Amino acid sequence: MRLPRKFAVWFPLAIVGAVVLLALAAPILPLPDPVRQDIAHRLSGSIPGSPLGRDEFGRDVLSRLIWGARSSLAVAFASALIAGVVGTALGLLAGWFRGLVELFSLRSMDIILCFPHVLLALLVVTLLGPGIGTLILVLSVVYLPGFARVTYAEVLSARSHDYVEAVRALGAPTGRILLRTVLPNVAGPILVQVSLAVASAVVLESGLSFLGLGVVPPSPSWGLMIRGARATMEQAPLLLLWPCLALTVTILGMNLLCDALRDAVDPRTPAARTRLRVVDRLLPGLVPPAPVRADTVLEVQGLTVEIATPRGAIRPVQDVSLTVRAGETLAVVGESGSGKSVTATAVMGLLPPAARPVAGAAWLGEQDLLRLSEEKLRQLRGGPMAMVFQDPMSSLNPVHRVGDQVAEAILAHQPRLGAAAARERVLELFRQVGIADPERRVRTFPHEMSGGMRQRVMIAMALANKPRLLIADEPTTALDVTVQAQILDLLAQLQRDTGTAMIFITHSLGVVAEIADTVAVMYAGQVVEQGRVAQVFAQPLHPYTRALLDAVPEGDTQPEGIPGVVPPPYAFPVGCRFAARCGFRRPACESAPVPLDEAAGNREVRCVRWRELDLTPREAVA
Ligand SMILES: Nc1ncnc2c1ncn2[C@@H]1O[C@H](COP(=O)(O)OP(=O)(O)OP(=O)(O)O)[C@@H](O)[C@H]1O
Repeated sequence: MRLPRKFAVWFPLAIVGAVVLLALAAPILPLPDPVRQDIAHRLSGSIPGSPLGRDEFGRDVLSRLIWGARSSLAVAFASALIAGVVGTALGLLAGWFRGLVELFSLRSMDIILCFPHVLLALLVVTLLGPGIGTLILVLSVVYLPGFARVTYAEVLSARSHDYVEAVRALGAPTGRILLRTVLPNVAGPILVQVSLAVASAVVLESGLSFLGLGVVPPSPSWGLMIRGARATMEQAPLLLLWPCLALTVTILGMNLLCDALRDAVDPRTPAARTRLRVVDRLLPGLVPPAPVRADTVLEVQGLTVEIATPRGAIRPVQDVSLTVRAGETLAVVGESGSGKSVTATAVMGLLPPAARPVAGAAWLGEQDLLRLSEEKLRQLRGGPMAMVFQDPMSSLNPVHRVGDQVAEAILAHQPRLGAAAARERVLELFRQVGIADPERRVRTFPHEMSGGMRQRVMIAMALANKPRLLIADEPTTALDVTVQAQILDLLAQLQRDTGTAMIFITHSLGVVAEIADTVAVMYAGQVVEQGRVAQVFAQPLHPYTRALLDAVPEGDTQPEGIPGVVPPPYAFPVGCRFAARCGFRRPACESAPVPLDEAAGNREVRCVRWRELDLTPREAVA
């Protein structure tokens, strides 16, 4: 269950806070003695001075409920805390050091897991006698393996990530790596475990007290209250209701609180999962119309993406419009942070949970991708539209053979094809993408292949179901220069053969010249110029395009860098976003948002001064 963001922490915190405060304040509240018996008022309903009535010994129910919270909550929080700290430490050490530490800590946890909880409680109670201390000890031991195992599994996965390797390469001491790098990244599942442990400790305390193994009567606890109420259930059913209600509210509050804390410690998961604004969904008239040209494969119109961040909502992509036609390649180019990947993932319906498209449309034929259900998008992804990512190593599953992965991609969209036909198609695809000896290669694992080969496998996978649209997000960045050239040639040739429309995301205008028909130059979340590649290169209309062209290395000449950096989305200026770095800026550039103007030759440019500037590069003039 997800509460609206602003209530996500406060609502459960208020519930848990109120229960804890009431329990702490029990000694100063004007409550009757919770253990004083008054047989004359046995099982009475609500009477003056006892709004919730009296129990089977005439003791005040409200007073016992509030005093009982002290023992129930003390047991739950103390046992979850002890188990959490010790179990997390064991899991961290076992996952990090492996070897003997792993053997001793995890095997001892396995022994505890083999022991039935009630039997363990009986054993300890027999040795130490019943009481709150004994209960905390038993429950801490019971919850220890859960924390140790969850942390261990998370650490194993975290330690293989590049960010952990990076701090190791910096020479950081192990303790610091564990506490500052690994622990924050595994905190989410541990917090979920805390909520489960507290909730189940409250229930187990009730159960063990109910069996006479926990809190000693006449001291009140919610478990003892349930035990007493059960015997008189038929005469006074409400006596059962109050402790059960207290248990339910506390557990619900605790679960919601831990979920909210988990979201808070992980900045990637703020809960902004809704897709378009309600107004956009209810009033489709506001949606831009579908494209009219028959050869248009994808038309993105006025796409704006919003991301919920701890600093507030940002719009890293604003009013972006792109068109790509059958058999053509549109290059989307711009410096890091200009919004290229966010645009591509919005089109594919693969935005991170915190991001959502808030305006615009993305037409793939007759279908607006921004308004499709997740199931419809799933049917399109890997079918009519496919994507090739930057790093083939992290995109391929390391434990499956590459041939099986490509076959899986085929069968996901053509389940009736059958395994043998899928295998034949894999071999055909491997040949098509230039993988030599495909019969042997299909049986290899990703780590046994070179980067270039892995990227060929990714391309084969993307082409598996003959997509109409292929989005390649910097597919050559992770490869060396010669392999880059081979992959570019391969993509260009495949596109000629299949007629697929392609969006090619890149930093490099050199790559654009080689592969694209049209180009969209993005800067700080906006398209600043677009048109046919030959025209844009010969006569750029935006100073940013010109600066990018000047930054392309040529021969022995040292390219001119662009001074300054792309502004972050939370600091986009009101006017021209490039103004701060532009040698042609005037006060008018910075005063108001700059519209995208149409220029001759089906071109578009977002610059106040484009009509008066001549940005033609010298070599083009020559
Ligand atoms: N999940 C996120 N939370 C917050 N900000 C994000 C998130 N994803 C992207 N951004 C921000 O959106 C902006 C655009 O990011 P994007 O990845 O689209 O840039 P890019 O042009 O593809 O860069 P690169 O070429 O380095 O991949 C950046 O400023 C980035 O910091």
